[in-house]
This record gives sequence, C-alpha cells and structure tokens, in this order.
Amino acid sequence: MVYISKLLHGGKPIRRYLRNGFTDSLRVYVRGGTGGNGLPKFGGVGGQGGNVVVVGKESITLDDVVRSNKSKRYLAGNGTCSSHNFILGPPGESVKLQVPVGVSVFTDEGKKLGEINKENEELIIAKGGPGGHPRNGFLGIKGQCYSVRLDLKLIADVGLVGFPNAGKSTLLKAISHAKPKIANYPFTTVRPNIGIVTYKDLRQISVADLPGLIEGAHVNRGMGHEFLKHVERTQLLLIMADINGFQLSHQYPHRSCLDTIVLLNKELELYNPELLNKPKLMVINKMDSISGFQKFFEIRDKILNLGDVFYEYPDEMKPEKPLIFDDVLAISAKEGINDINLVKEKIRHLLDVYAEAKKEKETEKSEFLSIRESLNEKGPKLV
Ligand SMILES: Nc1nc2c(ncn2[C@@H]2O[C@H](COP(=O)(O)OP(=O)(O)OP(=O)(O)O)[C@@H](O)[C@H]2O)c(=O)[nH]1
Ligand SMILES: [Mg+2]
Repeated sequence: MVYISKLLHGGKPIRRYLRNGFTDSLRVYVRGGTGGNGLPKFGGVGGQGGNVVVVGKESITLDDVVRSNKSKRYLAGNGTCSSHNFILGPPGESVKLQVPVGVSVFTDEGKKLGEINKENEELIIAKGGPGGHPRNGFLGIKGQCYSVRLDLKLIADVGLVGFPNAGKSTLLKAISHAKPKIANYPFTTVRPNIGIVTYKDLRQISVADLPGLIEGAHVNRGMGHEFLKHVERTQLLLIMADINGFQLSHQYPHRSCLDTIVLLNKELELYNPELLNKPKLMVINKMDSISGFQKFFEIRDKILNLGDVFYEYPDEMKPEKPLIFDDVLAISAKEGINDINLVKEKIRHLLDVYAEAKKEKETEKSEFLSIRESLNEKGPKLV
C-alpha cells in the first residue's frame, strides 16, 4: 500500500495531513532535565540533563501528536548525581517528540527555534542543564523550560489564492474528490482544504484551497495573512479572481476583477516578496456570467502586463513588483467541464516544466562543481 502511494506521488508518499484534514498549530510544554549534582569530595561531575528533541515524521499529523500525549507536556530526565560508584553521573534521558514534516517551532515570544523539513530531522527545543562540577559549585543546573508552538505549514503542490467568493472551493471540488463547503458569501472557507487531483496516468498532485484574502489582510483584516504560510512551500500558486470583481459589503467599495488582482499582488508581496517568484497561474472565473468574455478580453493584456496599470492606483494599493503569470485562463468552475480539464492539464504542465528546469539547473551546478574540483586537483587553486 505504502509502495503504491509512493509510486503515485512521484516517489514521495502523500503526507497524511493532506488526506485527513489537520490541526495546523499546537502549543506544548517542554522541559529539559536538571543536571545531576557533582561530588565535591572526589571532584565528581553530575550527569547532564536530558534534552527535549523534535523529530520529523512524514506519516503523522499534529492530531496524532495530541492523541499520543494528551497532557501536552514533554519532560526530559534529570542527570544522575555523581556518587562513589559513578564519579561521572550518567546523563538524563532525552525525550523525543515526533512531529509532522513541515513544522516550525516558536517560543511564546515569537522566537523561532527552528524547523523540520525532512524525515528523521532532529531539533533540540529544550536543552538539559549541565551537571554540577567544580566551576559551578557542584550543583546541577536546571534545564530550559517553556511552552512552545508547533506550527505546521502545508507542503501541498499547488496553493489556491484569491479574494473570497472567487470560486476557489468550487474549483477544488471540480478537480479533486475534496468536498469543501461552497456558498455565495465571503469567508465560506475558514480553514484550508486539501484535494488530491488524480491524472489518467495515476500521477497525483495535492492542491490546498485557502480562506479568501482581502485588501488589508496584512493589517489583519478578514482572515488576515495567517493562512498564507501554507502557500510558502507550495510549488505553484493558482491565483483566482471573479470576472465580476468583489465587494465585501455595501460599506466597502466595489473592486473590479483587475483591482482584486492588483490587491492580491500587494497582499502577497507584503506577506513575503519571495512568493512573487513562484510559478503562477492566473485563473479568471465565472465566465458564464453576462458579458463575461467581453470583460475578460478588456483586461487580459493588462493582467499579463500588470506593472503597466499600477499608475492608475493610489499608493496604498500599489505593489512594488508586478506578479508575472505563466498563463492566464478564463473558466467557469461551476459550468465548464472542458475548463476544468484545461486547468488540470495546465497545473500538471507547469509543475512538470518547472521540475525539469530545476533538475537541469541542479545538474549544471553539479557539473560545474565537478569541473572546478578537477581543475583544483590539477592546477592552481580556484575559489
Ligand atoms: N456563476 C458562477 N458562479 C460560480 C462559479 N464558481 C463558483 N461560483 C459561485 O460562487 C460562490 C462562491 O464560491 P466558492 O467556491 O465558495 O468561493 P471561494 O473562493 O471558495 O470563497 P471563500 O471560501 O469565501 O474564500 C458560490 O455561490 C458558487 O456557486 C462559476 O464558475 N460561475
Ligand atoms: Mg472557499
């Protein structure tokens, strides 16, 4: 079974949280062990306290972490005191906390302790205290203790980003077996949904549908930027806009389709400018609406040269750098069966093209390194 799922997902098993939904943040208490006391009479040194270590596991979710230890407390063992029998006290036992790959660990003050990106990767999050020795008066020292936040970022292939009501969940439902909630009001989706798109050759691609983003998300309007963390590790951004634009309510201005794209550009950039460098597919939805295509042809070229329209916007809406799309599609997620197939094929095509380009770049780099190595062996050192 594991072998089959490996084959389907380009050699990598699909992470369980991609299938089963997930908790994406969890607070736990961690405490490193106290060092054992030294033995002044013999100059004996106490054992070091054990550490609390997080270990990456592809096959688990944060819900599994909760289930495996409901108290959410992880206490490492204390070091043993130095004694006549053990002049060097044995160290305390370390505690290993298995977490899903993709977890970052933060203190309550927001300091990042590190992240886990690979299977079996380890990170010490609470160090045990040193044992007692002559320089600390032979008294063992307490280990680090605090609460930490385990923050999971999705590692889906594609991230769906757009204003609320654009039809992101409708598209996810159409291309995968996911059953997200769909409704004609903003913020229907309140937490990410994952769908797996399966192709005829059984290749599978994971797509994350995120809660809608509105202007001012960077100052926590709407659902805020909170969910954009989940697109940081996706390989492709699928940006979706409603051809009819968006209006949050009557108190707010109506934004045209082009406005929403410029505003998304601004919000993505404010969250993390590096997101702009990812491959991007622009999908304009609800083409079945009245004059849909006419509206689309009026803005198509502007979408492809987004930077050229920035001058029309006030400074607070203007992004620094324009989004450059790999392609722009006009679809009806609700009505267009052919459109859905087109989106599926385009996603696959872009992921393949970029994966190939990445591979070529890596090969070039390793060839360059091996040439440099052989030159270094023969002649004067190159740096
Ligand atoms: N006419 C038309 N309506 C659509 C289309 N796609 C989606 N809708 C409708 O638009 C509304 C919003 O769709 P959702 O899929 O919930 O939108 P969303 O982008 O997920 O919205 P949030 O979860 O709030 O961010 C629903 O009433 C859908 O039926 C389309 O292609 N044409
Ligand atoms: Mg939705």
